[in-house]
Amino acid sequence: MTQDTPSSAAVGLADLPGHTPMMVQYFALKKDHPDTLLFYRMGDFYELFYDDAEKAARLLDITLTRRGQSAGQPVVMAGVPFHAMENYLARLIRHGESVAICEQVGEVGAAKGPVERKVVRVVTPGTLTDAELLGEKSDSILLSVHQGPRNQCGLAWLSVTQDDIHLAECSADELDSWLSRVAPSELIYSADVTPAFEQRLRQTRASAGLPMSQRPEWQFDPALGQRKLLEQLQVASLSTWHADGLPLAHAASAALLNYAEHTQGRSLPHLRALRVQRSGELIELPVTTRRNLELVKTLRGEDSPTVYSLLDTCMTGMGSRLLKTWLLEPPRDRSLAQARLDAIAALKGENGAGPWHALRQQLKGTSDVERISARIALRQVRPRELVALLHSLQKAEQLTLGGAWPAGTLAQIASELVPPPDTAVLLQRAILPEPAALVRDGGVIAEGFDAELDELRHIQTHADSFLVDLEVRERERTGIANLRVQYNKVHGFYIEITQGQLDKVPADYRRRQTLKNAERFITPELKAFEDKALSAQERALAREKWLYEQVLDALQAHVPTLSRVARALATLDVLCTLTERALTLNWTAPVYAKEPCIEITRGRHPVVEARLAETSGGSFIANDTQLGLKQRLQVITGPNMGGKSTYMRQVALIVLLASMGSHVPADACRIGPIDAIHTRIGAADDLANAQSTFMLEMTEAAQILHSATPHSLVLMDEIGRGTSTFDGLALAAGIATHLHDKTQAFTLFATHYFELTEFPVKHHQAVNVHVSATEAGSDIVFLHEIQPGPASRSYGIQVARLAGMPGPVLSHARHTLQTLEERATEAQAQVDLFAAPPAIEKIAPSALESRFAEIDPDTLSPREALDLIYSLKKLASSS
Ligand SMILES: Nc1ncnc2c1ncn2[C@@H]1O[C@H](COP(=O)(O)OP(=O)(O)OP(=O)(O)O)[C@@H](O)[C@H]1O
Repeated sequence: MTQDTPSSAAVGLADLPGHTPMMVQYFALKKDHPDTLLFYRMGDFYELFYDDAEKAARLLDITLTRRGQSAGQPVVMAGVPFHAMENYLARLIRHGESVAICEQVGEVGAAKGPVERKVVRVVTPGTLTDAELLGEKSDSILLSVHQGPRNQCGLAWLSVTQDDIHLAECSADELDSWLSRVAPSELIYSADVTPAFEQRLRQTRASAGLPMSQRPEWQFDPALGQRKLLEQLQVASLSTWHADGLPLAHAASAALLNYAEHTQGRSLPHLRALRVQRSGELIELPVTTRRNLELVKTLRGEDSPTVYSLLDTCMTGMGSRLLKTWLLEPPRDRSLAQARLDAIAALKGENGAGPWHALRQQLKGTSDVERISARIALRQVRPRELVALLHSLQKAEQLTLGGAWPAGTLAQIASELVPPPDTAVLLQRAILPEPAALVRDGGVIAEGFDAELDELRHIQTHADSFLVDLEVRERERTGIANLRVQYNKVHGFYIEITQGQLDKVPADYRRRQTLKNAERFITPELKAFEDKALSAQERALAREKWLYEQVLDALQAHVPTLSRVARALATLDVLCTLTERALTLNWTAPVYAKEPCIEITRGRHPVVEARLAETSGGSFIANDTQLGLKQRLQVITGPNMGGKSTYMRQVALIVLLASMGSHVPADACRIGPIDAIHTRIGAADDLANAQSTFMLEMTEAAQILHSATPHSLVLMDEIGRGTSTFDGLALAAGIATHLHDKTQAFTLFATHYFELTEFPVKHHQAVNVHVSATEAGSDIVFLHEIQPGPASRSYGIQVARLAGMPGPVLSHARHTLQTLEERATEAQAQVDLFAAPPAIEKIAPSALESRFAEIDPDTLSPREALDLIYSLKKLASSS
């Protein structure tokens, strides 16, 4: 949804005189939803009109028609059948569109003019609740951004299917990193942000393709936001969550809640918790890092193989979503990660014999309690979801019986796994074990729950025996052996008599319909029965709807407890999954150290290792890593294909997995405090943002140099290769020096510039390592082992040979290489790549600058100040 979408109302059609009453009603509804496609319910169809119809026809490939006239113009329309709406909605949402669903709410024919209609819900990419529209493993997140003074911003976000609102404040410079972390599905901002701010929002890399829309500026009000939060959470102060004193985030929440309520057409009573996120709490994982480490998407944009796809063997969708959050939001504070590790140890038990496996079996088939609870609160829940909830609550109860839980995370989970009292009993009593899909079809409420409904159903079920009985009696009375009592939807009940028997028809028979070979009749008795049966059916349906609402009312009070059960189930699922992964993949528990260090014994890259195992491509060669106060930077050299990138990524992944509280693919691992993982790997043009490969490389490197600290891990892969050799080498040397001397981050610096192997000579916290390879004849064999010291040579030509380069090209290259190497040796009048640059030349101050320096403004009288301005002006014009 974008602001610039032309809307039906906007093109002035609405203002034309002489619209039909129905189109007048349509335009009145459309006026409140100018930037949203309006699905206008007409019988069994949702119709779209004018521009909406044209857009929908284009996006959905449905037929555009022109029917009748309104205001002297043909009515352009396109429609979708109501029973297939979900499918069309999903496609529109995927295109970033929003849809307002307008239903018939009045009685047909109750008043003159069109039946009353109302927009009951607006479906937008960031506020999805339907299981059909949401992926099982991902959330739809709505983010509101408020531009504050002094380059500061307020952020507030939520998922309508979860129970918490998140708040944060940051500087505008940090927006990119926040956007990539929150990963919203839709973003709203105030109509009065500055053009520069709007441009910044639209150009951050994390916002590519993100639907964004403006909301009225009055909605971004801090006082309003605070009031709305207090009302929403039903508390007197936000201090419980340390969320007072965040006016910018409050302003963002005001618009956030307003918009979320607007889309659902009701308040969101299940939002009961607040979480304030502060920049320093999480380990920073910039967009580039997520991409380069292939955390949730491969470099090609696929879902697997990634770190997440390897980790996610969760039994529930809730677990999968939570696992993703753990992976992408590792905390800096180690206590949470340690608590998770302790829980994993308890679940694992001696030699893997702990309760993890049994628990996973029990968790299997658990429904999405988190989403069902939210849909109960929003009164959108379907009957079958309630049955699924019932089964899950019964499972949850059994889980707690599983035995003595040790103190800590598992004990906490056990205490939260207690379903709300009587909910299961209510659901069991109220809902049929296999209810109809929708309440409007009936067949949802269980037998014995409500006496009146049972009575109405009784009338219907006994209709059959009554009809058989009537048929027998009437045959006897009339002597017509082939007399039949029947029913159809149009004419209701009737007695059918064939042509030849019509003379036997009694006087109390009234004709209903004449057919070619028969006549259909009704009798007073049959008519009385018909009234009773048909009204019983209608009344039963109405009664079921009413009872269903009563059940939802009763469930409302239990929504917070249900959300807590959902969280506990999800946490247990993730912990059991991490245990399973640790055992299956042979991972080890990391140890957290106080001092800065990254010490890994026999580390592996989890995804490459799994792929090698799958493809029988040989075994993965484990490697050690030692980084600490004395050794902060590794210059990594070695042949292409040698394993440099794999090694660097594996170190980053082990650090990340350890930080989230998972076991790691290594024999042993000690990790000190970490605040960020930065990566500069690979070369891909960012054509969307008009950046060349080299520009992108430098931009990313500059960002790293600005933001990395001594507690950051930095991966630099072949920096400088995007330009000429000298430029590239000079820049690489400059960057390495800065990282070593100034930033002092833990750095893995892979390079093909042999000159950089000189770096550790003058930089004592740097070391050379190389990936090993040997030659077998004219072939190269990669050993993939990280060894101390620089690589002896580069093997580029051998790798090209492996790649199938034609022989003449190879021999040409060999010859050229020899010449180049000879020349290079002759020109050894060495440039010191790492020498400090000469001090920037000091330029003598100008006369004007000297005069300025002499002025002490506090001692000047107004008269002297005026004289001074004149003399300065004179001096400026003479110089
Ligand atoms: N430790 C290892 N054990 C087994 N195989 C490995 C190992 N490291 C890398 N490989 C294999 O070698 C391939 C190339 O590795 P990688 O991309 O890391 O090389 P590189 O040195 O970075 O190459 P280039 O300099 O061309 O980017 C990997 O796809 C993987 O299959």
